[in-house]
Amino acid sequence: MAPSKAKLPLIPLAKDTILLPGIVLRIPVPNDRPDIPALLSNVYSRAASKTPSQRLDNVNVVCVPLNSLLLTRDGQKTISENEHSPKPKESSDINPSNASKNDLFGYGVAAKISGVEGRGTGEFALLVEGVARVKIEKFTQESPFFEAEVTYMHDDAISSDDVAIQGLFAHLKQLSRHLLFFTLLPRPGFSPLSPLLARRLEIYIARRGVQDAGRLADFMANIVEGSLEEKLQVLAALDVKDRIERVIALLQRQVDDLKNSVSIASFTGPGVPSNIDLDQMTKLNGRRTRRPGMPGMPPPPGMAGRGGAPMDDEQEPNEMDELKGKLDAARLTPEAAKVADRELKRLKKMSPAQAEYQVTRNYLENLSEIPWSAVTESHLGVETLSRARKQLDDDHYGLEKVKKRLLEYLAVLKLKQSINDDLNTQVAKAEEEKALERAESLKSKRVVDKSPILLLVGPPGVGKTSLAKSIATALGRKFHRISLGGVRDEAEIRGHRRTYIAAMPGLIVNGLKKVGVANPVFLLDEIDKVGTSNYHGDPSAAMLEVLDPEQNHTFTDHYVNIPIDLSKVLFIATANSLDTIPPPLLDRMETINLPGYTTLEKRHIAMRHLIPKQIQTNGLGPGQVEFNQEVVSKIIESYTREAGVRNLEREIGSVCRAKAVEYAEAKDARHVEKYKPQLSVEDIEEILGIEKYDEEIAEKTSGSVQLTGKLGDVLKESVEVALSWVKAHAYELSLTHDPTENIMKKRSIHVHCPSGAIPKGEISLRGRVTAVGGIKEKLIGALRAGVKTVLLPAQNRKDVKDLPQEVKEGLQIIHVQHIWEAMRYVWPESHWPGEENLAGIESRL
Ligand SMILES: Nc1ncnc2c1ncn2[C@@H]1O[C@H](COP(=O)(O)OP(=O)(O)OP(=O)(O)O)[C@@H](O)[C@H]1O
Repeated sequence: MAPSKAKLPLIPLAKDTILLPGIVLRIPVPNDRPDIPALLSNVYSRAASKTPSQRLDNVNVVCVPLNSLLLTRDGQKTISENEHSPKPKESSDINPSNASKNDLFGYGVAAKISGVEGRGTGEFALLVEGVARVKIEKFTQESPFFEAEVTYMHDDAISSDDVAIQGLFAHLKQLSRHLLFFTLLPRPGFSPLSPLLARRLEIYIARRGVQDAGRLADFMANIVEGSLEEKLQVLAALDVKDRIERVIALLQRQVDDLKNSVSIASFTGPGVPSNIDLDQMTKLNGRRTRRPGMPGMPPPPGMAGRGGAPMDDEQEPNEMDELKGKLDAARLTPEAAKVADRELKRLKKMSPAQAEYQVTRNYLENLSEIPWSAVTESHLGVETLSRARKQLDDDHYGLEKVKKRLLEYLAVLKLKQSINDDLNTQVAKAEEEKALERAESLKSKRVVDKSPILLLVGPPGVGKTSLAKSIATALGRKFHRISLGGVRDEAEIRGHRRTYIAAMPGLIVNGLKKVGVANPVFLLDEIDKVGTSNYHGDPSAAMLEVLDPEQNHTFTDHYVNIPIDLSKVLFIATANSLDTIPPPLLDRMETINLPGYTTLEKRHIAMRHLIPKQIQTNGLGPGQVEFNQEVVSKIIESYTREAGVRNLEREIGSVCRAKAVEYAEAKDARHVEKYKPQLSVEDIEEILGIEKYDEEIAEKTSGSVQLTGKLGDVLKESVEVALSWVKAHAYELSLTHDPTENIMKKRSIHVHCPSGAIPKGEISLRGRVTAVGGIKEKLIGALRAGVKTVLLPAQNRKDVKDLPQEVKEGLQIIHVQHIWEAMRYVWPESHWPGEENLAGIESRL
């Protein structure tokens, strides 16, 4: 990629601080740093003078570390390593507020400002997210803040047959995992990493492919310990291989140190697992914290304890008891209890130094954490429906049809549960009376919940996730979101078999462990993005089993390998489109469409929900920023073009942050009275920059057929069908006088779908107009673009009655059955074949 240049403001970082791409850094802004407030107000006003494409995704500032006297500005050592010359004068008196341009390093990281914290108390802090490495070419200003011309330094693409880099990358990944593993262990003077964070980091590392090698190196360099000079050299390492090598050296050093400090010094090299189960380490961790007197650490999973620290025999029985106690408390199913007993017996016979010992114990710990029978007291009572109605209404504006369907669903659920409750009472009574046969027959009458899984379909940001959350709240159930986007490996859903070292349960069982109850609401997010059959198994087939009420009461995770009952879980799935969902999976679900919102609806949502939410999130108090309707409409129309309200919420957030900074500045300068909470349309232009959207006009190009904008494969096919029809009728359409001529020889067609449209719909090969989806979105778009008349397929008549009033009133809607009919409306003056000729024409096709 060609380097791109920009002129950007710089933030000198505090001494010994460095930011590399990939993480968020908190920069405290003490009162003696006037450069940052000055820079901020400039950033916001600069945004106004840029075109949307120049805004570089809100990349606003460059974070530059202070230089080290041991290095040149481009990272070369100033003194040779062998030279025992005295250390140059420490740069302790340089700090970011008095630094001159020569004190700054030659490379920095372009960052976007992702938040401002702690306003109102005088000092505040900036949150910046490192995005890309830049080289500082030339300073253009030093005061009131630094500004420089910079060049973006993109990593070169990595060739797939570059074996050297593949090897380095694998090593980098492995050491990264090891670092994580060891940072989970408690050490004197260090608090261990939070298990949740560790898990996220592990997933982050696992998902990097070799193309991300440079980014992973940067990311880990942010985390690993190292001197300022070492980190600066990583920042200056433009060559990916060089960078990885440097980071590997740092990681290796820290991992070795950590190994020694947790006294597992003896375990080294090839015995190290490629996948470390952080869950288990979390637990080991917890145990150690509770019993600090326990010497040494058991070897980690899969690591043979060749000379590893011996376990304290005295403690062993306690540990077994503890595990046994946990398993008892978990109220295992009879099947699980049998397995647990067997494994416990095996464990007792093993030496803790055996690799197998940890594997087995880990497994038993997992068994004890699965909620086999624990449930949240369900709120399915008399008042369930009214409470659910209120919850849905409180959290969401509009969406009447969707709410109605969700309530119906809950009503059915409630009905089934009350039948089962009655039966259960009778069963208990029969069992008490020892009438076992009657009990069995009553049991068989229990209603198995075969209600389909709800699938909320709609564009991003229309409220799918938040609807599901409201349902969970209304039912008083725990909520857990499982992100399926990009799941390619069946084992991610179903776990790894235990034969695989450091295996783990899959997403479903982990979700259950996390919520700790058997009846949560699971949101299966982006089910349309789950991969299909490949050499890592078939994740969509695994999902099928999860969602099938016939099978899911005996769901088997490969790791757990004992049937788990998922029938009490309320699954709600979401998808952006139905096109990519495998038909058998789609068949299991009942779709509820969430179409996009009209401008009016968005305004209501913003006023009632998004603005109060953003004001609170950004630490402002009520009355410190006031949006009026005109301002909100401006943001909707000029800065967002989307079916949902996600970007709208984001833009409102940006405005709140800008006002927060303004308020903080006014307060610092003791001019609070000059601060104006009311926003005007001009303020919006000032804060959000020039309008992102005016009109999207299709550009004229030459050539044959051009498809641009947001087009899926389905629409591409539709265009082809339409073109075939036109070609076949070129003569009747008077496009040519010669029926054999190729009409596309001298013509070009450009189909452009504006972003935010739902691409769907077509004519049949015979020219019959078929029904299309997304009528509401299409007509909202048409109204927004100032269209007066629309032609709709006759089969879509039913959709028109559900349209918002403002759309029905603003548009003349004409229904057509055949493309000829449509053309008569579009070009009324031309002479088209009459109805009587249609049959003849069609029969020629
Ligand atoms: N009708 C509505 N009323 C109030 N707030 C809404 C409404 N629709 C969406 N929102 C808000 O918009 C934001 C985005 O919604 P949400 O995250 O639920 O979208 P989503 O459809 O799940 O998107 P994605 O598919 O990208 O996950 C949330 O803050 C949500 O509360």
